[in-house]
Amino acid sequence: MSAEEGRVHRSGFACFVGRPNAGKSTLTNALVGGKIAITSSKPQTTRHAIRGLVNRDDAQLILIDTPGLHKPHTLLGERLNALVRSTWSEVDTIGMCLPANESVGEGDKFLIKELAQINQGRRNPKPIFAIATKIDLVKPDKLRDHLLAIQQAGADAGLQWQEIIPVSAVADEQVDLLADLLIGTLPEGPALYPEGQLTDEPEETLIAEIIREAALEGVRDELPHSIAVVVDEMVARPDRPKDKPLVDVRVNVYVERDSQKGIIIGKQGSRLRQIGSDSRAQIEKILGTPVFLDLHVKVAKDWQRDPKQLRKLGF
Ligand SMILES: Nc1nc2c(ncn2[C@@H]2O[C@H](COP(=O)(O)OP(=O)(O)OP(=O)(O)O)[C@@H](O)[C@H]2O)c(=O)[nH]1
Repeated sequence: MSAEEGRVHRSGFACFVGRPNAGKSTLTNALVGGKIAITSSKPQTTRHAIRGLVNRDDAQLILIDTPGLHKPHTLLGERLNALVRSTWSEVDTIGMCLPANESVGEGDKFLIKELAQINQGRRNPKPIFAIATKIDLVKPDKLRDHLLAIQQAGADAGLQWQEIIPVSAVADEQVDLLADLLIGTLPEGPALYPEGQLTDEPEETLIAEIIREAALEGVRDELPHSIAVVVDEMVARPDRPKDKPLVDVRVNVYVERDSQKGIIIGKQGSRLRQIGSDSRAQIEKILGTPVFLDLHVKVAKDWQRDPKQLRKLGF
């Protein structure tokens, strides 16, 4: 047997947690090399949005979103919602991001306590890494204090960190090492996604796909192939302050019949609003700015059978 054949392949899910601005998105992007995974086809194993895939010869690491943790009022609320808990229970490994240029605060400690509970009474504890992010921003002695504080906060909460690892996504320090460590905790198994799902597609295609997916949520049986989504235009709103940009994204959602229009729009527009709010966060991640999403539902009669329409809709 060759060395190649004898090598183990690992695959599995990871999520990053941490307070807002802890550097989770930047780290995700650094790990996946700036490429975006199409989120439309979710494997049955997870109900959560895929943020990125790390594809290597020996492994596939799937980074998923942790809904709810972005909002401090959720994080610091009486209890984390069920969705966050179920995310944690589904992933194979967790990384908590603690920015090196800020001290370990009450919010972090609260989160560490919550994380500690995951492993209480578990025979095989889930690996939970502490990731000291943004280390390019601090001097070595400050970093040392930060790492000690992380260690202490873990000990206080009864959480045994798998490792404490300092990284900088911006300076590309130890990002590969982090990938190795995360991957080392994954179970053996084949890639769960075809590599082709990592994409360099134009942003418009990704955005259209995200909205199409959100529009199909819950009505897939009624409207299996009848929805086409076209991004009409994306323009930066003029006269915005430099530090508060806003991009207007105008999108047409095409259905084949009037009756389908009603399904998409929902009672008093409720479904359409839901589609907007479900997809906006992902679109903002792709574009890197806040967006105003302007969704219009239109009927393109029997578009699937009309070559002219199909061309217009990008098929
Ligand atoms: N210098 C430096 N800045 C970083 C690094 N990682 C992230 N940042 C900056 O820190 C800020 C927050 O980073 P994000 O990756 O958006 O943080 P996040 O945890 O995803 O934030 P939320 O989406 O609010 O939860 C951004 O301005 C980043 O540019 C790093 O390694 N070094």
